[in-house]
Amino acid sequence: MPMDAGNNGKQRPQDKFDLLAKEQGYRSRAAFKLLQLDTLFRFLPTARAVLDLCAAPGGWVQVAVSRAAPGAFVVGVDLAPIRPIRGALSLKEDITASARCGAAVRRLMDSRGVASFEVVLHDGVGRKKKGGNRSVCGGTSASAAQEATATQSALVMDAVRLATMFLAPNGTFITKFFRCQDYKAIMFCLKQLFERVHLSRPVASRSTPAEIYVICLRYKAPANIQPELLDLKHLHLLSVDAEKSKR
Ligand SMILES: C[S@@+](CC[C@H](N)C(=O)[O-])C[C@H]1O[C@@H](n2cnc3c(N)ncnc32)[C@H](O)[C@@H]1O
Repeated sequence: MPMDAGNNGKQRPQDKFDLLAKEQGYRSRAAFKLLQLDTLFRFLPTARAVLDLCAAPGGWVQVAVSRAAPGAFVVGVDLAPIRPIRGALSLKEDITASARCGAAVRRLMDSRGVASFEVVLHDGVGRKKKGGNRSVCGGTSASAAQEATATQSALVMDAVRLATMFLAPNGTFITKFFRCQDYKAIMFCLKQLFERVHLSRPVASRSTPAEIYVICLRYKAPANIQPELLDLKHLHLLSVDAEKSKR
């Protein structure tokens, strides 16, 4: 069976989506996840501007260019350089440095006269720290798994922070997520910011790790967002309080 390098650099067997991606010219099998999500929720066809956070090698950017409104402004951001894709722009930035990354995105928007994005996508996988345990994709021990999910949750919150900076009212935010101890806290945050929040697991998702996608529809665009709402520590407390008050 042919093998591919996974996110943690380990060889993993190729499956039908790897082969389909090669056949159809997509840079990653992940492209099929976005195609499936968009087929279910139809957020791309009306989008005039799409921001893809953690976009390399660019499979989701390719899908965004092909499915969004003709001539849409599509921007991919990643720590790694993204080879040019016709119809899209890219930025080499770290989304955890939200002020710097946000300023770079804003400069690009200003240069094209774009005020906001109708869709913000996030398919990031937290990278392991130097000398640390393995990433979320390869963690085996309990402490490795805990460290990996903490990194992943923090990355999701960085993506949410950037989404709140740029999303248009009624916009859509999609993020990858791994079920973990932060699940309720992050869902609490998303439910405050969006009218509808759905979970989906595209068939192109691998079974390990147990990834899931959160589809957040109709951004409420609040005029002020309390910093606590974007802070995981506070979110844990807020979500516990909200559950207590429901009882
Ligand atoms: C699963 S890949 C994304 C695949 C992409 N959706 C596609 O279709 O090709 C995850 C990406 O997250 C990126 N990433 C992880 N941490 C990041 C960070 N702090 N800032 C920007 N990109 C990051 C990695 O470099 C990697 O390219």
